[in-house]
Amino acid sequence: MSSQVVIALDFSSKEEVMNFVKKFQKSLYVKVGMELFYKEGPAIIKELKELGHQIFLDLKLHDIPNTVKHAMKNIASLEVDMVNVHAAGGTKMMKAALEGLEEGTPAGKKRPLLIAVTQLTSTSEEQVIHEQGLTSLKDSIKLYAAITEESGLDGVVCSPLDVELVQAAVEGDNFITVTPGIRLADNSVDDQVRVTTPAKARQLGSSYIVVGRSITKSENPVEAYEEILAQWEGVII
Ligand SMILES: O=c1ccn([C@@H]2O[C@H](COP(=O)(O)O)[C@@H](O)[C@H]2O)c(=O)[nH]1
Repeated sequence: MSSQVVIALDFSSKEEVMNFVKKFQKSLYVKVGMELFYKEGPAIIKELKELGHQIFLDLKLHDIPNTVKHAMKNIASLEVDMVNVHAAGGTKMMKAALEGLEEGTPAGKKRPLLIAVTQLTSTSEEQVIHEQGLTSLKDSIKLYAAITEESGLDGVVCSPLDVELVQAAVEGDNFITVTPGIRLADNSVDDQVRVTTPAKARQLGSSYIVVGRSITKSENPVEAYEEILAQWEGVII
């Protein structure tokens, strides 16, 4: 079974990434986001795949349906394991993303999981009300989860603190929750707002956790990863 602990490779060059991943003597599930992809492009995906790592390509597409469909068709050719859009793009856009991904997936290959961001883990209740003009953070997450399922996607990105809310808002039993906003108890929260520990995320029912700085900025990234894995697997509570 693949790892459910995804390491966010928020680095700005291939050199930094390669120095980082070579510290680990095993295949990882890694996340390539905008910072790295906009610098290194599809070549970094190819290199990480050749090293045997699974990849969540986190580009959070949000545009008109036609543009997203064709972008997803191109993304599918990279043969990553997971990709995403913003649920705020709406059902037409999400359905178009899925169509593009299905059309672009090479014959005989597995389509990447397609998930949608509900509310970013850096978003506060106050921001949802005053800057997005919505009634509440929880209501918007419930609505975004429901329309993501209705659009045929595999799951959502949300805070671990929202997992129970998401599962109550959807009908299927296999709807996945991919949850950033993970910190060890003594870590700085940085720009995140809705955070918790790996152990608590597991308890709340996250399908996958996404962890960046708690590992990448640690003095000993391998040790930090192993501690997070142990918490996730219930070895340390
Ligand atoms: O709501 C979201 C969606 C994506 N992210 C991404 O996850 C990592 C988290 O990094 P940390 O260093 O562990 O805070 C980062 O790449 C974000 O782009 C998110 O945090 N929240």
